[in-house]
Amino acid sequence: MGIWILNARVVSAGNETQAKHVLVEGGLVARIADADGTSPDIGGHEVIDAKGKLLTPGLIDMHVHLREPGFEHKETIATGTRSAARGGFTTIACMPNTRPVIDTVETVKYVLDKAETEGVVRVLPYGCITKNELGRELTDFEALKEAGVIGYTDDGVGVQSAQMMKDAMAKAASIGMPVIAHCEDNTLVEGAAFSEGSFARKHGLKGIPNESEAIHVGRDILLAEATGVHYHVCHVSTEQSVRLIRQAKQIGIKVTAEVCPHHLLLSDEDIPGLDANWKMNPPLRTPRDVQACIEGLMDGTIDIIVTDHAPHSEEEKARGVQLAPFGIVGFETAFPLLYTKFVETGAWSLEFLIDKMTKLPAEVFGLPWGTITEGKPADLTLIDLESEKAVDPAEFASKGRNTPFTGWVLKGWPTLTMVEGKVVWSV
Ligand SMILES: NC(=O)N[C@@H](CC(=O)O)C(=O)O
Ligand SMILES: [Zn+2]
Ligand SMILES: [Zn+2]
Repeated sequence: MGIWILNARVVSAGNETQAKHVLVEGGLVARIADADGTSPDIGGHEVIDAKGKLLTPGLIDMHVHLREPGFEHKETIATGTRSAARGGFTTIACMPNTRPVIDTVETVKYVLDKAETEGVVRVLPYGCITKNELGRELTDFEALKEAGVIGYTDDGVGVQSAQMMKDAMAKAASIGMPVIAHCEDNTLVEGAAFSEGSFARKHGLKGIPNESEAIHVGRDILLAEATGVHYHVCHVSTEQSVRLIRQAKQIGIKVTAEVCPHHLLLSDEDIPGLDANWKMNPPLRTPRDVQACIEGLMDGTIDIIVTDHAPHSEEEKARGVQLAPFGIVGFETAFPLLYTKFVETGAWSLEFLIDKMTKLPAEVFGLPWGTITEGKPADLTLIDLESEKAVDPAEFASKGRNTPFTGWVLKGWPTLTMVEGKVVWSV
């Protein structure tokens, strides 16, 4: 028995949508029919009446932290995947900065097993570039690939040695795998919590300069050119990084990039005070950087949107801005934030936003999801574009409540998430 999703609206082009009935059967999209006021033959199938809500391909998030194993007080695969489902995500790629880090076949297997038994959405793990993310010795790339990782990254820290990064890229290129980089030169950061800008100046704090990110982006672009690897830049946040990536793409270097909602919506000038819910890495930069990230996304320099969902406990975030860990949660606010602030305002089309969170991440990483196509897996999300609701962290399925968006009144809330034909969450 399958499920008919009746009277959904599917984006056709720009802001245009078409009314469709979609039959899901055997985990696949079996039929997409025009909903011209008529009802299809339901047969013995179940029915979900979408009542005109938007039906999108399940959202894909290529940069998330599920914290398991080792930091289960922050998040688990069970809670993190439920949070993802509430945010409309059906496929998520988890970062390896767990404890132990994901640098062995055993840990990859552990994560995949947990995801299978306790998770509700598809989880794709990354493996570390270096053992323990210490930057000293490469992991066994072939073995990790064999175990099921989709790429290599030391997210959480930058790979400080250029030679180590070059070796990693050469190795990854030789087996057709991408290198995903958290770009940060430690010598330029040294303990700062916020970016170099008006907020840090006002509070007499040492700032994180833009170059700490962009120096790695520039270095790695040259190394990607030399090695031919697919190089993907994590959480781009500076004007300089956008410029370097734009130039690299122009001359045909295989570089792709991602940006987070918070770097598109907030600058350091918005930080209300010394509150660790506004502390994340990379930090909120200047309004000029925010503008550059938006332009980079719009002209295709930045390929995709990711959340960098980074839950931490309330106790950890209450340690004061200097000691609190970097990171904010992202799953359950991403789509409503971007829909309300960019699509409703007319800056972007609905198609543009959805592509950046579905089709394009799939294309960048060569994944088979991200579209609504007959015969393809039924990863689908229903979204209510009408109802307004304020962000309330108490409602999150995530263990993390660490968000700077509390109280923001938004539209575009997901109401149902389906993975391979199975409803994994609905309101
Ligand atoms: N983004 C963050 O502020 N924090 C991430 C690490 C990372 O993505 O670099 C985390 O693991 O908490
Ligand atoms: Zn990072
Ligand atoms: Zn991250």
